[in-house]
Amino acid sequence: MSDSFDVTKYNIANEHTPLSEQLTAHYKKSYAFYTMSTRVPIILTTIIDRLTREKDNINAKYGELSKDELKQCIGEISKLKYEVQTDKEMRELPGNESDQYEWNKLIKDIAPNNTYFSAVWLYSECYVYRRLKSIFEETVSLKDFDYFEQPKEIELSKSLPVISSVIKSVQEFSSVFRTSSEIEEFFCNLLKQDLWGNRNDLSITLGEEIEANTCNPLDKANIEKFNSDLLIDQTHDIYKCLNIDKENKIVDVICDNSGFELLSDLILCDFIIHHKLASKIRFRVKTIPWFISDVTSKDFYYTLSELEKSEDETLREASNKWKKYLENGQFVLEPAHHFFTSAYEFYKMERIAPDLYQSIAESYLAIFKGDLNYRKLLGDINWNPTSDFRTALNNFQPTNLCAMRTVKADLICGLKPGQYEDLWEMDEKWMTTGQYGVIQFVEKKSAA
Ligand SMILES: O=P(O)(O)OC[C@H]1O[C@](O)(CO)[C@@H](O)[C@@H]1O
Repeated sequence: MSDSFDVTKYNIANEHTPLSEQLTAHYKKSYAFYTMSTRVPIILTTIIDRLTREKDNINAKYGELSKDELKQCIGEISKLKYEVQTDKEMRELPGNESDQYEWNKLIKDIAPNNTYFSAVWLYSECYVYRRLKSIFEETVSLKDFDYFEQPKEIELSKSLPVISSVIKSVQEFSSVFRTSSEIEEFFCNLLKQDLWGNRNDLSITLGEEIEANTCNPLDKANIEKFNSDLLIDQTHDIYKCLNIDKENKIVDVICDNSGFELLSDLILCDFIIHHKLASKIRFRVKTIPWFISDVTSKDFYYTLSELEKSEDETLREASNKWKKYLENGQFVLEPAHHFFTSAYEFYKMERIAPDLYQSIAESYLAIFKGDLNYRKLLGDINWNPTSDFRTALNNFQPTNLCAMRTVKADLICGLKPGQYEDLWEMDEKWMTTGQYGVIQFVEKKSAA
């Protein structure tokens, strides 16, 4: 935990988050406290360092005006870091972007708990990323600059060799006739491979490069190794959900990270289309740079163009195929919606973003990827770990829904009695390393 943060001055309780409460950095023994006191300041410092190091390249690309504006931005990021470290109130966002009203309303509505350590962790952590963007929005030359572009691009290029071998495994499987049970088994393994892709998250490494994967997660030995880290496995329920005779099934993927994880999503979705488990996949990405490595529309297209340029024929072919899917509507990159870069829990989607809720309700299955989406699904509440997933969703059920998340934050639901206690005994860091994962599913209840 941070030594520099003065816990007595900021009224921090030396406790764990109580059961059933929303997570907040007010509790010193929580990951929220560690994040706001240590991880966020480190992430902000890393951005400052990178921008300082890269200033000549940035100025060359964004023009003369960007020289002063970049300096200003660096100064503003330092101020933000100071405000976090001294538990200030979250400031209202300036300017007139379309999501500002909701953000500023939230900051007012939660007062007096609108400081970085008193607010719900979901709100304060999301706010930091939204505020970062607003610093660049205030400039003329750097409005569209993605300050996380460089680490995302490095992560992508490092993931390509393994991705190529995963694609080859899938091609080999799909090249001959397969029985329904073989398809089911392979589909479940691909879901798991996609889950483990969620370990590749630059916000958990604090923006530092991720060690490249060298093993194909579909190899038998690796599957077995991963299975022992999978705490909740509802992959077969997901297959059963999709494997029904129904016209025009749409699957929505609420994406998380770029690079390895996005490529794993694309491979899974390709399999779904190929084996006619759905007729359309819609990808939902972020409007702004988010939690370092989250996918934006630009990252999505950049990924395809990098595959296309590759010397590896497998990657080039995959890119061509996925581009054709995009042309013929089997893959759709949905216009990014601001709700995904708001701070709101998902149970508020129907009220705050009814258009998005209705749109997801048109799909047959919505796949929510990653830890942050999981926190939003659970309302960032420290649920009793044996509470069931449906209860934790708090009536958020636009459609059949699944969550795939490696565990990086101290909340969970759906465990068996005793499982939580056993995990603590085995590994006191199990909730924050991303080693463990869950794949949870809940079927939409038909109206009575
Ligand atoms: O990319 P993911 O899986 O959403 O993970 C990012 C999340 O993990 C954390 O590192 C811990 O929850 C957060 O800071 C953030 O919520």
